[in-house]
Amino acid sequence: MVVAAPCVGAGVSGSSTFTTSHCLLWPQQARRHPRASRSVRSRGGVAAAAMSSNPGAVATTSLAEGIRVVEGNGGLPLVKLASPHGSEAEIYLFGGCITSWTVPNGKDLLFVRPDAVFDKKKPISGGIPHCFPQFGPGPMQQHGFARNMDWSIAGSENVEGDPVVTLELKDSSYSRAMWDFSFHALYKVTINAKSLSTVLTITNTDNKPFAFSSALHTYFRASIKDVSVKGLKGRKTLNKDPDPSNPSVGVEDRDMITFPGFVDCVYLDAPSELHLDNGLNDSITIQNKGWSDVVLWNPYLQMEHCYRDFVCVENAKIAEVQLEPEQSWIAEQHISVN
Ligand SMILES: O=P(O)(O)OC[C@H]1O[C@@H](O)[C@H](O)[C@@H](O)[C@@H]1O
Repeated sequence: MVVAAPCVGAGVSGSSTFTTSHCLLWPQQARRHPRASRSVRSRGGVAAAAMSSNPGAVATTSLAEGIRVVEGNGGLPLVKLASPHGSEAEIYLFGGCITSWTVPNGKDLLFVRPDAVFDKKKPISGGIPHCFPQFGPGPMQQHGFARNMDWSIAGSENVEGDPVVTLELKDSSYSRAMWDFSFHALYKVTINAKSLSTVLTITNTDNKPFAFSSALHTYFRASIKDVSVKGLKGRKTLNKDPDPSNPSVGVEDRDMITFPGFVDCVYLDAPSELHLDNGLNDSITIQNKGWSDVVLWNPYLQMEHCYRDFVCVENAKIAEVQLEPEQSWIAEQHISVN
C-alpha cells in the first residue's frame, strides 16, 4: 500500500492549484493523512462545477497555459491539454476519461470505440476510463461508478511548458446508493512531448474504513494481429476466459503475449514496467507505481466491428485496498512512446 505524506494536495500557485508529486511516499503501510480532501481549491473547480450542471452551455474557458475547457461530443465539458512540445490530450469531465493523447507525429495512441456514446447514459467506451471502487465482477455495476460521474477540475498549472490538470471526484447520493462511503479522488494528468502521466489519489473522508479495487482501463489504438505485450512472463494469471466469475489460475510462460483470439486475463503482482508494441510502429512503455496488477483484454468477435483496432492494457489493483478514515492510496501511471 502507498500513501500520501501530509503535504500532498496542499500547493497553491497563483490562480492555479496543484498536488505536489515530490512528496509522495511509498511505505508498506498506509499512514494517516489529515484533511487531504480539504486542501485543494481553485478557480477551475468552480468553473467545472457550473459546466457539469449545464453541459449544453459550455463556454470555452482557459485555465493555466495550455489548458482549455471546451464543449465536446454531446455538449459535454472537455478539457484540452496542449504541450508546446507537440503533444495534446483530451479529457472528458464525465467519467474523468482521457479520450485522446496525440504525440508530436500526429498519431493518437488511445482508442475510443465507434459505439461510444457521449450522452451520460453509459460510460464513455474507450480512452482511459476509471474502474472504481470495483474492478469487477462484484456486487455493483461492472467497473464501479467513477466512470459514470461528473468529475470537476480541482486545479491546473503549467510546469516548464507542460500542462498539468487535476480532476476530482467526491461521493454523491448516486455513489452512496451503491457504496455508502465518503471518499475523495484526485486525478492529476500531465503530458510531455512523448509521455502521458497520471497520479490517482483516493482518500477515505468517511469516519469508517472502506475497501475498494480499481483500474485504469486503457484502450490503446492498435492493429491487433501485430500487437504484443512483453514483461509478464512468470506472473500468476487469473484467466477470465471462459468463465469471468470463476477465473482459472495459472502462470504466464510467454515472453511475448499476442492476441490471436479472445483475451481476458488478470496478471497478479505485475512488474512496474511493460512494453507494448501496438502493431502500428509504436513502441510504448507503460510504467507504474502502486498499480500492482495488470489486465489484458481484447474482445475478439464479441466486438466484431472494432476488436482489430485496439487492445486494453490496464494497470489495476485487483485485491482490495483497505483504507482507514483519513488514509490515502496513491497510484501512478506513466505511458511513453519511443
Ligand atoms: O466496460 P468495457 O469498456 O466494455 O470493458 C469491459 C471489459 O473490461 C475488462 O477490463 C474486463 O477484463 C472484461 O471482462 C470486460 O468485458
